[in-house]
Amino acid sequence: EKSTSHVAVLYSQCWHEFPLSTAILRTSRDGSSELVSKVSFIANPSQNQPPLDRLDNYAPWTHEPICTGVLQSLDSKLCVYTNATFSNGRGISIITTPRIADEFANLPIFRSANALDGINVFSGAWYTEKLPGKGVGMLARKQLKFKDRVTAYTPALVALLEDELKTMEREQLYRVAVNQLPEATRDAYMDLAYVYGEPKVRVQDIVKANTFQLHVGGQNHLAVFPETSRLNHACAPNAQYYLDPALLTHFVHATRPISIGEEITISYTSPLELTDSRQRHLQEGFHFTCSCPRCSAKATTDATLHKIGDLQTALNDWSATSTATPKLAEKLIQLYRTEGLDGFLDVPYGFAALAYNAVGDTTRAIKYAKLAKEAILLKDGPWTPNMQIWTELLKDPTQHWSFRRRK
Ligand SMILES: C[S@@+](CC[C@H](N)C(=O)[O-])C[C@H]1O[C@@H](n2cnc3c(N)ncnc32)[C@H](O)[C@@H]1O
Repeated sequence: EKSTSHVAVLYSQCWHEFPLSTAILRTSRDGSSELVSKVSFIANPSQNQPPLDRLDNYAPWTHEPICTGVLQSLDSKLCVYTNATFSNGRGISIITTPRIADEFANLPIFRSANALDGINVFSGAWYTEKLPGKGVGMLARKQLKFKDRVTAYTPALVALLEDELKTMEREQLYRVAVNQLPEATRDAYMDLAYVYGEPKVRVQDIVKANTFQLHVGGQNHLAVFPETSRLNHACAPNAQYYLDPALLTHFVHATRPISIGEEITISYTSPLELTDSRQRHLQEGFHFTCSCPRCSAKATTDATLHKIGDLQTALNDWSATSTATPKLAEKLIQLYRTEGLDGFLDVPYGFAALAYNAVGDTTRAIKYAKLAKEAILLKDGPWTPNMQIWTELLKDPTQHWSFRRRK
């Protein structure tokens, strides 16, 4: 699941508690001057430690880690790990357990200067602009074609997903993390969109509106990528994204041609869900009502989704009475295309590869397996296990389980 709306757990627990007694925070209109540096519930980490050179002491972190007490649900404390010099001074702050922090620290991106080549640099593909009813959006600065890179950025803030801290405690911890970032990155973070509008919880509110999930050290982490955050949602998006957990990088590529000045969009929720369900997720996760063409034409969209579902069920039938044919698979591809689901074609391409191989047409099976791989690369990245089945089929289609299965 790639939905960006998985932070609900943070808020369902304690959003309305507002245990303000645990924290006295100054508030201001823009939120940035609320940042606090000393946090009451966090033990003073300097106690009993000799005043040694910080850089050497905490490498690769440039700040002394600041920690909570032990959280029962994690059987560990949570600490803020900041590297302010990361990626030419972009900086990064990670809130996680000491064990997982070691895993982060061992990633090549913290050890070798060229591991992030081509990342965190402007691609020349986009600019941002305020759009009616959508806040800021990202638009194409030049004509883009299928597979063109739009963005590739590392996060400013990464935070282990937990539901044990009280809202204001978490806010304090997150604020330490954001405050320790270099000024430009901190400003870019604090300038991002938010959902609730309560300044006292602004840092988490920004997470709520802008988060993606990153799986590191066996745990889900929330990650906020300031530039990438300007991509608005569409149910027939023209771009697709994936996260690379080794590079901690969020990649976005065009999935069909995009004209100069056209808005670049991704999908915040599965575009294969029925319209009411998509709307509910967008409302719960991001507090907006989608008015994209697919949402506006609910009846037609849902009818097409039912057709897609029926075709996929038929193509998944490998019994002796199966009615699946390559023609059905071609029809499925066509439906995805006309529905604007160009970034999700890996599924129908995959069905087509199997359907052709099942009737012994290895030429077309190979063609569609290659297309499926290319689509998966844009959607799930190079490390995905989903790639494996097409790699296997491509090795020798005649040895694949699907070969002549329906002849
Ligand atoms: C990740 S941010 C996207 C950038 C944001 N528009 C901004 O101004 O920074 C998510 C927020 O953008 C807005 N948004 C995104 N897609 C939208 C859409 N299709 N229609 C209306 N608002 C949208 C919602 O307020 C949502 O909470």
